[in-house]
Amino acid sequence: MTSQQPPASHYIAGAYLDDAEGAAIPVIYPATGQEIARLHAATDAVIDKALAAAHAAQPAWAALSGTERGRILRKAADILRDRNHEMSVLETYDTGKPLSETLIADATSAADALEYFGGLAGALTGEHIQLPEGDFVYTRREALGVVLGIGAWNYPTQIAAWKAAPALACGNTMVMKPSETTPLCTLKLAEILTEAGAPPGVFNVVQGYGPEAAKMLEDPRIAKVSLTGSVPTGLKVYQSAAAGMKHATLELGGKSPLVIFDDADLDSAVSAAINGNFYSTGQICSNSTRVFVQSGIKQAFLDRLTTRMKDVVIGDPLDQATTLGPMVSERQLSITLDYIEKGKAEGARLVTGGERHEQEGFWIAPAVFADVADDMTIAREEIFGPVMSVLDFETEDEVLARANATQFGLAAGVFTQDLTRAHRMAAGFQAGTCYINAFNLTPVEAPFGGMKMSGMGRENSKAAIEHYSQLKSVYVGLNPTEAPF
Ligand SMILES: NC(=O)c1ccc[n+]([C@@H]2O[C@H](COP(=O)([O-])OP(=O)(O)OC[C@H]3O[C@@H](n4cnc5c(N)ncnc54)[C@H](O)[C@@H]3O)[C@@H](O)[C@H]2O)c1
Repeated sequence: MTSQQPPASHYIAGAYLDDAEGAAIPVIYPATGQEIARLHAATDAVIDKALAAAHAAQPAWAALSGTERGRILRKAADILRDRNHEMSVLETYDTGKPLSETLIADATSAADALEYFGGLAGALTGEHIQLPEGDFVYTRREALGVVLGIGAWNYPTQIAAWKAAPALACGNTMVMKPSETTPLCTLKLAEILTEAGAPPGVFNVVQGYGPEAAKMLEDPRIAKVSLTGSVPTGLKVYQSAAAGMKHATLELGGKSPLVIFDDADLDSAVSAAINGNFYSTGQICSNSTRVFVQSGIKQAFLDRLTTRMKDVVIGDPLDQATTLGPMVSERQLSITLDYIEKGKAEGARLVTGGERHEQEGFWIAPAVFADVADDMTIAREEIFGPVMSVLDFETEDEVLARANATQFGLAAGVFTQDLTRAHRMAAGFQAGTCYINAFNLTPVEAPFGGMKMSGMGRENSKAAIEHYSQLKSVYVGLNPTEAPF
């Protein structure tokens, strides 16, 4: 086992910084359970250094033209693409996701975000509003200040870049706290931004657990927080942000429906259900973990699905032929196994998979439950593991109501050949991202984010600019000022 030990735990003001006094953060390779690096959570002194560096760097960064900031982001995108293989191997060690995924979905997605927002940076403008008698107002789109990013463990490189790219494009600086489960790749992103020309302090990485993130959020030098994580963490972060009147983007969990009508292209629908439940070993927030299948094709769907499931290649994540890796941690595996037991106990029918592989690491066979009812725990709660629930339905009105009967609202999908019905369903879904005859694609050009308890704010697309900047109105008077007395 090769060590993946970085030069130090934190990256502050353009350089690595170590401080071994903080609590240990062991980094475990999920495929073997072996420790591949050991980092340390930030002490108060490290946190202060990071916040001071980001705060000091912000005015000069915001004073550059958008084109100048954008050039640095686009250069970072090019370096990331050049190092895609190296970054993907590290992401595989960090997360356990197979190289066949990380090569196409992690550093590449991060590079897309840096390229997109790098391109947009020079085009950010205010507007001119004409008033009577020659007076006018112009608006300035200004940075917020220092943004705190807090990441989940499933897509560490992507999450860091999806937050940093719009934040930096708008003239903010950033302190990013990656998930304690997958802390390695964000450090590489920081190195690359420095290499691309980002001045010291513009992008900093601080390692830690929840308390370190919470402490930073309370600091008055933080103007905005952008969290990717679970609903319970989102609630705490939102409360803390509110106490300081700080801006917040919250990308939280889901229990997204995928609705498959009798007239759907069956193979495409099965592919969407597989991607929407088993990609990244089921550890994706927008996964379609409730698959509603119209009764006329239920058996055909299950037959096709179970046949296709036999083609899964579970094995060494670093072998590019592997299509399903381990779960990220012992804890996440045991949460998933508990849900599978609950599914069985509450009467769902386990069609395939669900058993732990008795070997080193955190391996599980992907599970499909059929005959799932809406009130079963596996149909209501986010599992964040490779567990698909298949539910039957009869009519469009019925399935739409059931699809929306959840506290979550992250994503939703429909498969049908009837385009009128498809658009009716998309309009009716209570979800931030909807799909027609597709699922779980997240191009940087499209807004991404949740409704209801799945969060607020949007990442990616031009919409993200609204969430990483603020507008100032400047009234310009061209006439003598009058007063009543
Ligand atoms: N909507 C999205 O874009 C998206 C993407 C990926 C994952 N997720 C969600 O993330 C969850 C899985 O990730 P996780 O287990 O790492 O989530 P988590 O909520 O346990 O942790 C997320 C981050 O929050 C930090 N944190 C924990 N307590 C905190 C506190 N009190 N204050 C501030 N920060 C705190 C953690 O250290 C971690 O960095 C799932 O619910 C999943 O749906 C959402």
